[in-house]
Parts: sequence; structure tokens; C-alpha cells
Amino acid sequence: MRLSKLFKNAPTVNITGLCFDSRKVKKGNVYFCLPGLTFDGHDFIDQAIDKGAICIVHSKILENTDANVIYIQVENVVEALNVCARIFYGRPTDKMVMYGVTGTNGKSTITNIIQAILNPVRPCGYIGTIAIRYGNVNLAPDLTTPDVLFLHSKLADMVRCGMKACALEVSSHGLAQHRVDAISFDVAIFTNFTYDHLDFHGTFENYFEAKSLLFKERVKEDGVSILNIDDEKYEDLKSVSKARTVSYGIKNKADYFAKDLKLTSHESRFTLVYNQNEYKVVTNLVALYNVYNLLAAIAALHETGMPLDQIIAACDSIPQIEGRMEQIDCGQDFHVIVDFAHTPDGMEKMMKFGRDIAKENNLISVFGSAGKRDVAKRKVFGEIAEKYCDYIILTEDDPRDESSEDIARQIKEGIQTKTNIFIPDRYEAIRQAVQYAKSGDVILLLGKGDEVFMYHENGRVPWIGDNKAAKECIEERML
Ligand SMILES: CC(=O)N[C@H]1[C@@H](OP(=O)(O)OP(=O)(O)OC[C@H]2O[C@@H](n3ccc(=O)[nH]c3=O)[C@H](O)[C@@H]2O)O[C@H](CO)[C@@H](O)[C@@H]1O[C@H](C)C(=O)N[C@@H](C)C(=O)N[C@H](CCC(=O)O)C(=O)O
Ligand SMILES: Nc1ncnc2c1ncn2[C@@H]1O[C@H](COP(=O)(O)OP(=O)(O)OP(=O)(O)O)[C@@H](O)[C@H]1O
Repeated sequence: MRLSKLFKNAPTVNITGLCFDSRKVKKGNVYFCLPGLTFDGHDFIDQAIDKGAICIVHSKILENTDANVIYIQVENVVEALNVCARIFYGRPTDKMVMYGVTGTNGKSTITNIIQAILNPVRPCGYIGTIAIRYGNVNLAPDLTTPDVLFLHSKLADMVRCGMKACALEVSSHGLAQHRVDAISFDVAIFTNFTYDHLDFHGTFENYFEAKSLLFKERVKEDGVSILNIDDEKYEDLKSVSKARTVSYGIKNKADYFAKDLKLTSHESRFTLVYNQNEYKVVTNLVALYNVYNLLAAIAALHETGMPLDQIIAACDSIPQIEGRMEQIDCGQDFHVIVDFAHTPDGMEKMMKFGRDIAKENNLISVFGSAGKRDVAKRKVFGEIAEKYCDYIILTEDDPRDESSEDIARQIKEGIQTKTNIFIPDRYEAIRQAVQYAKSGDVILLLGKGDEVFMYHENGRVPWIGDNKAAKECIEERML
């Protein structure tokens, strides 16, 4: 592409790509100097040029320049990067229906439901915590919401592969760091707002402000915002939404309203009330929070033209979402559930569900809390486990360079009476839970979900995955 396609009045030289990391620059690239939390991209201009950058986009006044390099000074480099990414990658989001989902919990679940139901009739890609998935492509992501360049390169590839829609998880980090500024969403979905990520945002206000950007700025004016009416942030988001709003809920009357809920350990049934008509919904998704997730997905799909009957017909066989309420069944006479709960709200919802299905049997939980992340939630996890569980096994969960034992000690501050033990090795912790369980008991393996890696002090190391570990331990017990 010619540089002049990106910047008016720029020379008509050919460029080979865009880059904001000096370490990754390739010959003929344009290097964007981004301000970061740790570094300032302006400090790496020399390295970018050494590696072959032919154009530098900067905002600060530069003291030394190279006569062989083109310098373009802009007021806001992040904004320029977003504009250029969109042009360079051929405006992919103009060619697909874009669904953006934000909120503390439920983003992966809702985006996966949307993809599962829509894909057979309208090819739909997915980008989020679990994967980057479209056509035959299935990649492991580094971030929930990728940086603007990687994101656009994947969106462009989706278009090339025939995708007509994309369901994208939009994290609060992604919004705060302008990773989706070049995208106008047809549908913006809000799940819920509870405690998370205060280590990054500092305050609840900042965290909410970041989330609200999807509705205030990123949804199209002629798009639709789909909001959870039972969440206390509903009115705030409704009042700032650039697009018309549609509500879903269970407690308060909503445009997409669920009543007469019947929830069991293997399915959920409810009556969907829409436009004064009633529809019976049966789904293999379990737990109350998944009724919310399903309602949001139903509303999103229906508002973009899919008939309700067709959507509802697909609800009874949603494919297993990896590591989300994943029931491990090897024929044993106790329940084992792997789940990605890692926020206080997610923990509470999972443990309440576990309690409900365990009834008078034992509820055994295995979990930890991530190192170098939000310290305040550790004691809260202990308090929640104290409320619902009979036995608590504390173990490692991405300790990074903290000690898992110290983290466990902080979780224990919230545990008063319930039997608890610390087993540093996660596999062994799962094994002990499985060995201990009696007929009818429920084991919850929480926090890692589908992840097959663990962050230790030297970075990311492979982890067998809770799912596989559980299967091996159950099989060992059944020998
Ligand atoms: C806290 C956070 O989100 N940090 C992101 C941020 O890093 P940063 O601001 O620290 O960047 P920096 O290191 O100061 O560098 C500034 C600039 O200098 C450049 N640089 C830096 C060094 C160098 O040698 N050369 C160079 O050019 C960098 O490429 C960058 O352009 O910008 C980087 C570039 O886009 C991101 O990779 C990085 O994500 C880090 C890896 C991360 O772990 N983020 C997590 C917390 C995150 O975003 N999580 C969310 C939420 C997930 C959830 O809901 O649980 C997600 O969407 O995944
Ligand atoms: N609507 C919901 N309300 C509360 N908790 C939920 C909801 N949906 C899912 N959860 C809980 O949160 C966990 C993570 O779910 P999911 O991956 O869908 O959320 P997420 O917002 O994508 O989180 P992340 O971006 O960290 O993956 C689930 O395993 C479950 O325990």
C-alpha cells in the first residue's frame, strides 16, 4: 500500500505494514510511537529505524531525525494508528455484522453462543479469551481483546474466509486502551457490572467508565445496545447509549423477559416473553446466570434479523463452551465441574449452583487466586467458599512471582469454620478432591477454565488443564 493512502500529503512510497513495537518492526514498516504504562514508544525510534522502519508517526517534537526516513507528526498517535489500521486492512468491519460484548462476567459465554447459533446460517467468527475462531482457523489468543493491528489483521482474514459476522469480546482494558476505536459495532451487549480489574482501573468509576465507552462511543447510531435490566448499571448505560436500547432480564419486565424458570443440573427451561408473545425455551445450558447469557444472545441475534423460532430451536444443543460450566462425566457417581469463575460474582454464582445440586451431599471446591493481580478479592473468595462449601482445597492459580502459599493464606482469612487445606500442586489438589468425593458430592474446579498454561515466576508454562487432570484422576480412582 502507498503511504499516501494513510496520510494526506505523505509521499507515495510503498509501505509493507504497520507496527507499534520497535522489536517487531520489519523492513518498509510504518512505526507508531505509542504512549504506554511502562514505556514511551518515542524512546524506541532508533531501534525501529535500524530494523527497517521507513516512516515514523509521532506526537512529540523529535531532536534527531534521519534524512532517509519520513516523519509524520500527529496530535494523537493512538488515534492515527486506529485510522490507519482500518484503512490498511481494508475496512473489514464494514463487511461484517459486528457484535461487541462487554461486562464483568459472561462475555466469552455470550459471544460463543452467538457464534454457535449464527454460524450455520451466516458464517460468524469469534475473538475472545477462549480463542480466535473462524472457518477452519482456531488460534490461541494472548489477550481477550487484541491490540488494534492484530485485531484488524484477523478481522480482514475473517472477511477473506467468507465471514459475514463477528462476535468480539470487548474487555475494559481493550476499551480503555483504544483497541477497538476503529470499530463501529452493530450490536453492543452489556452483561453485568461487578468487582474486577481494580488493579488496572484503580476505581469502580474508572472501570465503569471504560465499560460504558462501548455504548457511548463505539456502537453505531443506527445499531442497538442490548442491556441487562436487572443490573444496577442499566439506567446509566441506557442514558448514555448512542444507539436505541433493548433490555433483557428475569426480575424486571424487559423486552426479552424470561419467566417460569425450571433449572436442573443438566438443563434449563423458561418461557421467553417478547412483544407479548410467549415462547418455550429449553437449553442444555445450566445455572441462572446462563439464562441471562442466553437471553442476551437471543436478543442480539433477533435484533439483527434472525427469526425467534429459529434461534430458540438452536438453544437446546449449544456446544460446550470450553472451561465454562464444563461437567466432567466419566461415569463416576459424583459431579465434577470445571469453570472459569475468577471474580467474586462468578465464584458466588458457581458455588451457589454447586450447593443447589449437592443438596445434603458435600460441596468440595478447588481454587486459588492469581498472583500479581487484584489482591483484595482473595479474602472475598474465602468468604464465599465459607458460605457455600463443605471442603475447600486451596491451590495454585497463575501465581506469577508470588508464593501460592501466601496467596492461600490471604484466601484463608475469609474462611472461618470450614475444613480447608493447601495443596501447592494443582494436579495433586484435583486428585485429592476426586479421591475424597463420595457418591452425590459435587467438586468445583475453579479459576482456570479451559486454560492449558500456568503463569509461574519465569512466565507461561504448560498446564495439562483442569478438564484433562480431572478425567485422569477420575479414571485412576475408577481402576
Ligand atoms: C496492562 C495492559 O493492558 N498493558 C498493555 C499495554 O502495555 P503497556 O501500556 O505497558 O505498553 P508498554 O510496555 O509501556 O509500551 C509502550 C509502547 O512502547 C512500545 N515498545 C516497548 C518496548 C520496546 O522495546 N519497544 C517498543 O516499541 C510498545 O510496543 C508500546 O507500543 O499495551 C501493550 C501493547 O498493546 C499490551 O500488550 C499490554 O497488554 C499486556 C500484555 C496485558 O497483559 N494486558 C492484560 C492485562 C489485558 O489487556 N487484559 C484484558 C482483560 C482480560 C480479562 O477480562 O480478564 C484483555 O483484553 O486481555
Ligand atoms: N452472566 C454471568 N453472571 C455472573 N457470572 C457469570 C456470568 N456468565 C459467566 N459467569 C461466570 O464467569 C465465568 C467466566 O465466564 P465468561 O468466560 O463467559 O466471562 P468473561 O466475561 O468472558 O470473562 P473473561 O473475559 O475473563 O473470560 C464463568 O465461568 C462463570 O463462572
